[in-house]
Amino acid sequence: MDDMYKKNILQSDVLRQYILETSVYPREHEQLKQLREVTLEYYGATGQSAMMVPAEEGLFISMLVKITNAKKTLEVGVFTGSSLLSTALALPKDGQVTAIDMDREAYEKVGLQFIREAGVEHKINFIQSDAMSTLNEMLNKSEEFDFVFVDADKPNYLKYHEILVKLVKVGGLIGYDNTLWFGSVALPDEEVPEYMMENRNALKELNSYLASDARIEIAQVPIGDGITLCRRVK
Ligand SMILES: C[S@@+](CC[C@H](N)C(=O)[O-])C[C@H]1O[C@@H](n2cnc3c(N)ncnc32)[C@H](O)[C@@H]1O
Repeated sequence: MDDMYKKNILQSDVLRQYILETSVYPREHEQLKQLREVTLEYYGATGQSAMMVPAEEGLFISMLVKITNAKKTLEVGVFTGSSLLSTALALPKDGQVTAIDMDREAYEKVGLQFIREAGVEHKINFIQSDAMSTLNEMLNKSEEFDFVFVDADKPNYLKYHEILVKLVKVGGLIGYDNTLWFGSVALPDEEVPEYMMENRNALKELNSYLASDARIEIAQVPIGDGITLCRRVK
């Protein structure tokens, strides 16, 4: 894999390995582990497997869902379903996660079997569509969510935010994934490879905007590739 796409902003690979082996792998749900391994088998060669949230972030998402007592959650960007299964496992029996992805193939080919084995398929409402149109429909229907996780097309995050900040309830959380874009947000332009520039610039713009948005409180959490938590306050 291209070194620039390592989802580890810790400066030491040894330290990350320590975290994984000590605190993450022993606590990772069996089906999540399998989903991650099969995703690597199917999508490792093309580098697409790097799209799934890393194991430590999966546990973090589960923890967020539980400590916020979330019952109704939304996910934008599913791929094979790593973050989705982390969410579904953490939801209460009568909880529901609505998941949006324009492509269902990776989810059906890899994720669904493990989601079924884990016994949480009934908690998932998968909508295959372009995110913007579905989010706008949800806004028209005045839907409300306790927790939202966004991990899709980075150049649209800012537009999604304008909708999501209205869809999440006051006191609810939105998590934007990859807000450090492999560390490139902090690099001078001339050190950022051209192929990373569009997403990196979009995320820099998002980060500045979120820091100035009075409707939310924020916490930039440097786990995985960075997740920015936004708690709606008004
Ligand atoms: C980074 S992957 C999601 C990874 C996933 N969260 C996981 O843990 O494995 C991004 C996903 O967003 C989807 N996506 C990209 N643009 C989209 C759009 N405009 N509308 C809906 N889905 C989109 C892609 O099809 C892809 O599956």
